[in-house]
Amino acid sequence: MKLPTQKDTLYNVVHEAVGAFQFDESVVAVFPDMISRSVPGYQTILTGIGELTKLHAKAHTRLYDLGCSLGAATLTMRRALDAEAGCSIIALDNSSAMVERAHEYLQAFHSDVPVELHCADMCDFEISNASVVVINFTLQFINPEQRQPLIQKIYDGLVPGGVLILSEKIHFEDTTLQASIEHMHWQFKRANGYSELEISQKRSSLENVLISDSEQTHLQRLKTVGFSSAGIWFQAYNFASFIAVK
Ligand SMILES: Nc1ncnc2c1ncn2[C@@H]1O[C@H](C[S@+](CC[C@H]([NH3+])C(=O)[O-])CC(=O)[O-])[C@@H](O)[C@H]1O
Ligand SMILES: O=C(O)C(=O)Cc1ccccc1
Repeated sequence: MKLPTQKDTLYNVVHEAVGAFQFDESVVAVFPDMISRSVPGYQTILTGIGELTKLHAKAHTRLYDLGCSLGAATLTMRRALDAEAGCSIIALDNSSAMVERAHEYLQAFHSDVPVELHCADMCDFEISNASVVVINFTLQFINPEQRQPLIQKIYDGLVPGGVLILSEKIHFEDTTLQASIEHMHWQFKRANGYSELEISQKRSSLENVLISDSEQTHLQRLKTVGFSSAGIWFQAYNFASFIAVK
């Protein structure tokens, strides 16, 4: 089965007033191209999620992919799991357009590991008996006030020794360092073929939609909810992936 993927040209024409970024049908159609050309380290993080799954998944537990989009992290986790271990994966996203397309992606490859796919808000979803929880670039879209209760709920739903893998766009609290790292990200986008117009319009559309935290805020929050160990296992410019162990 050939899955259609298109080049991201959404911000290539001048928009009189750039609207707030939404995960609608137009984004779904270009999503694999958009995320791989916009997020440095995205593929390496997916590979790492597979390795960390092999290391931390426990028999007869659940693995969660919260904010799964088209299910890229679910696919890597599913490949990493031994079907005999009695694990299941629960993937969810609150964009119905994403979930519809994710169904097609997941069905395109065979596996004996059960996967449940839900259209749901991760803030309202029950998490229990979890050994691995992945939030790959989605906490940044959650209302900042809901972030700590959500991370607390995940901690409570993990089995002892279970892990949270949390990837995020982060910012430096120091404005000089922030300007340098932002420059590196924009250079990455230019090198991947995005024009100044595309970079600037996408930036406007993400304002007040993607609200990043600093590394310190993430680590403090993980510590506050109870994780015994937490740190960054991968970083490319202002995109980092944390691992936290219960
Ligand atoms: N409250 C919410 N509940 C559930 N989903 C949500 C919520 N808010 C936003 N989303 C969903 O979070 C996803 C974020 S993309 C994740 C990439 C994926 N993880 C990947 O590994 O390819 C990252 C990005 O585009 O930068 C979108 O599909 C939203 O619909
Ligand atoms: O494109 C950006 O500037 C980003 O920060 C990453 C991103 C990737 C895909 C959707 C929204 C944000």
